[in-house]
Amino acid sequence: MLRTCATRIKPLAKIHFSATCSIPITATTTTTKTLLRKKCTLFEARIPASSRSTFDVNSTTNTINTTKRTFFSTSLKRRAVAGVTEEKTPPPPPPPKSSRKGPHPLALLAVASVGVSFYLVLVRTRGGPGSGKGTQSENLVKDFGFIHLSAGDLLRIEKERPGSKYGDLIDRLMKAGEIVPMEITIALLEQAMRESGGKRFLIDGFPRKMDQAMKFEEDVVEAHSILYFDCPEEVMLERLLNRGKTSGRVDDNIDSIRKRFITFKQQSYPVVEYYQRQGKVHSISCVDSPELVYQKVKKIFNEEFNENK
Ligand SMILES: Nc1ncnc2c1ncn2[C@@H]1O[C@H](COP(=O)(O)OP(=O)(O)OP(=O)(O)O)[C@@H](O)[C@H]1O
Ligand SMILES: O=c1ccn([C@@H]2O[C@H](COP(=O)(O)O)[C@@H](O)[C@H]2O)c(=O)[nH]1
Repeated sequence: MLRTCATRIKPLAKIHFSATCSIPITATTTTTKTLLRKKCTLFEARIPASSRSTFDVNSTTNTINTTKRTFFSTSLKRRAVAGVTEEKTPPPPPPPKSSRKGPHPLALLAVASVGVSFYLVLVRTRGGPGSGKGTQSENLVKDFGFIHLSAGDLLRIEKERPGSKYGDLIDRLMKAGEIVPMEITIALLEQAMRESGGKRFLIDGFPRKMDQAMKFEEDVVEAHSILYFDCPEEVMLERLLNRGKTSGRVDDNIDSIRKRFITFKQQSYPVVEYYQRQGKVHSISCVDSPELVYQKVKKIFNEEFNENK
């Protein structure tokens, strides 16, 4: 049975239910693997021009400055300026939210954009490395019109970007199976979300750590749902070694994979537990074929995103 929960962000201002619009898809990075133009029913809200993030990931003096952003939720107005190297201790997880009967509020929080109307629905996928997050995300993009953003892909592009001051750091941390400082990843995600002009995002492989989860929820948007792909390590290992024959990824080798598994257990799984306490996680076993796994995923999405219920 699906569990649902109330979000703490209240959609405010000029919301038009069941407004039909097409997602304007402008693939600004190659990470948005399969961006398809699709019709979908969404909520709309007018975002003031002032709600623009000042962070520019291409800048050589990156600082995440969230002070100029305007949010709809008063609970999200207390924002600090965070330096890119600053690692704050995440606050303790909030108490579990009570289960809610009835439909999800599909509208969450709008992220930065100038003079553009949009509202955002966010779904995130979690699962161990090689569990099949990317594979299933592509299916969901096709059938549900989500914009797929992979945190790992964004980091790989940033790593290769000429002039990136984070390239070496990202490369080293990826090989070590460790997690890149959240400010870098969140800035990349936020930029990709803004540039896509989209409204519904499937964020793949994120958040990897509690601090990322808290910061992203506070500064960008609260997750609507989490898909957790549950897969035994030996299955993931086999898939990743197989993928490594052709992927060219610096971390698809036995040493990096082992380290990634350790990082996942120690740092990423607590994030899954955090969202489980909020009733937002759909856990899916991924040992079956991609087609069978997708049948399960699709069923969940049909129920979760049936906007008429
Ligand atoms: N259900 C499945 N059965 C068999 N192979 C699969 C299945 N799902 C994905 N694969 C294969 O396993 C490999 C890893 O899948 P995928 O890249 O989707 O995983 P991922 O969770 O996104 O990995 P990562 O977190 O490392 O990016 C790929 O080569 C993919 O083709
Ligand atoms: O939020 C994130 C996501 C990823 N990383 C780093 O990238 C690699 C690969 O990620 P995939 O999702 O498997 O493509 C991961 O092992 C981390 O090193 C990150 O730091 N933060």
